[in-house]
Amino acid sequence: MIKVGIVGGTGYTGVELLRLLAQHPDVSVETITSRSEAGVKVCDMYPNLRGHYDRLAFSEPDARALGALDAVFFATPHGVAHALAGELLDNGTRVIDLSADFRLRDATEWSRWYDQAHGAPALLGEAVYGLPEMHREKIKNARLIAVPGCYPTAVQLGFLPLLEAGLVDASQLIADCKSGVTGAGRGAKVPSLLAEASESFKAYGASGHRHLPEIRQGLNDMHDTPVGLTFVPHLAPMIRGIHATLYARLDAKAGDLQALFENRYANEPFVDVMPAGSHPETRSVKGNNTCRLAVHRPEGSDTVVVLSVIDNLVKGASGQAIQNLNLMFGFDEKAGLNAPALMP
Ligand SMILES: NC(=O)C1=CN([C@@H]2O[C@H](COP(=O)(O)OP(=O)(O)OC[C@H]3O[C@@H](n4cnc5c(N)ncnc54)[C@H](OP(=O)(O)O)[C@@H]3O)[C@@H](O)[C@H]2O)C=CC1
Ligand SMILES: CC(=O)N[C@@H](CCC(=O)OP(=O)(O)O)C(=O)O
Repeated sequence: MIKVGIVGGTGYTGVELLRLLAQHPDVSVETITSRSEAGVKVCDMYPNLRGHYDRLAFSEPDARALGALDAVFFATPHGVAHALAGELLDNGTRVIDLSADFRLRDATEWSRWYDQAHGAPALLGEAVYGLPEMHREKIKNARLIAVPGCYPTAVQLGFLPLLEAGLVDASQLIADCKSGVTGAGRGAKVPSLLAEASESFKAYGASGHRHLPEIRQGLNDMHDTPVGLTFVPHLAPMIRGIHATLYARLDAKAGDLQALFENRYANEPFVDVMPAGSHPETRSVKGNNTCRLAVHRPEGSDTVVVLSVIDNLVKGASGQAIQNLNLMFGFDEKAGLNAPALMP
């Protein structure tokens, strides 16, 4: 049994970590932090966790207490893990960061997109991008994991087989993506209000979103020439879920795309390639760590359309973070992640 901590336990990804880890046979959550709720019992704030964490209470973040643990998850806004990760690693504690602090390899580019100086550039060299379908072997030996963002997970898994096989024009990829409102976090913001987000649908960040450089970096790792990507996110009136509709122009040599996807993901526990002609729904992955994919070639044309759905809080954040922890500690990769999705 390993001992873990969560920094940022009152947010949506923090409480999702708690929900999933309650079913994990090899993990005990010893510490959970919140500055605003310090002293409050977890099960008083989240009654769904009554009976699972009856003694655990939120505490102020404390580097010494966190440094006594085997692993610490950061479920915090950007910049927080920069300040604490180095000290934890020096104490032998492994760090799994759900924020974007270590996702971009280039500190200057990170500063440009996140509008602040990079707080730990010396750690960038050892941070491993935690997309198991791409980097499983590196994750096993990592001390510091940058958990991929939600949109980046859905988009990269959808394009991966096509780019690895070199079957598309990589210079003109399109990712048209929709997210539920929990993607914006639990903090009060006007666009997340019921009256603003329900019964409506809108794009945002069309001329440049911070996930663009992250997705581009990941896609470049899959292909030998630089990719060109148009990425447009949308806010959908739902609580959880990401739906990515991906478009690419096929090369003449493209053959059986269904078989390509099925073969690439045959041994992946959390990628489900649906039968030809399917249309995956976000609700089919609600609460579950699966990325569900379908591949289409409309009217046999030279355009491939990939449909990719995930739960932004699970495969897009907390579930993927636990998948990484399982790989780092040699546990069953599916431990804590076995429950099927909620439907309807
Ligand atoms: N929501 C999503 O779908 C996804 C989120 N992520 C990323 O995961 C991280 C957490 O997201 P989410 O759960 O939505 O965020 P929330 O805004 O819902 O929660 C943030 C948490 O961090 C704590 N916190 C805030 N500032 C600090 C600080 N300076 N020091 C210590 N703790 C702090 C807050 O508690 P308190 O202020 O009381 O300390 C709170 O518990 C973010 O970086 C987000 O971008 C990644 C993928 C998907
Ligand atoms: C709907 C919404 O606002 N989504 C967030 C992305 C989700 C998120 O938290 O981003 P990370 O995965 O990088 O942490 C946004 O567009 O900024």
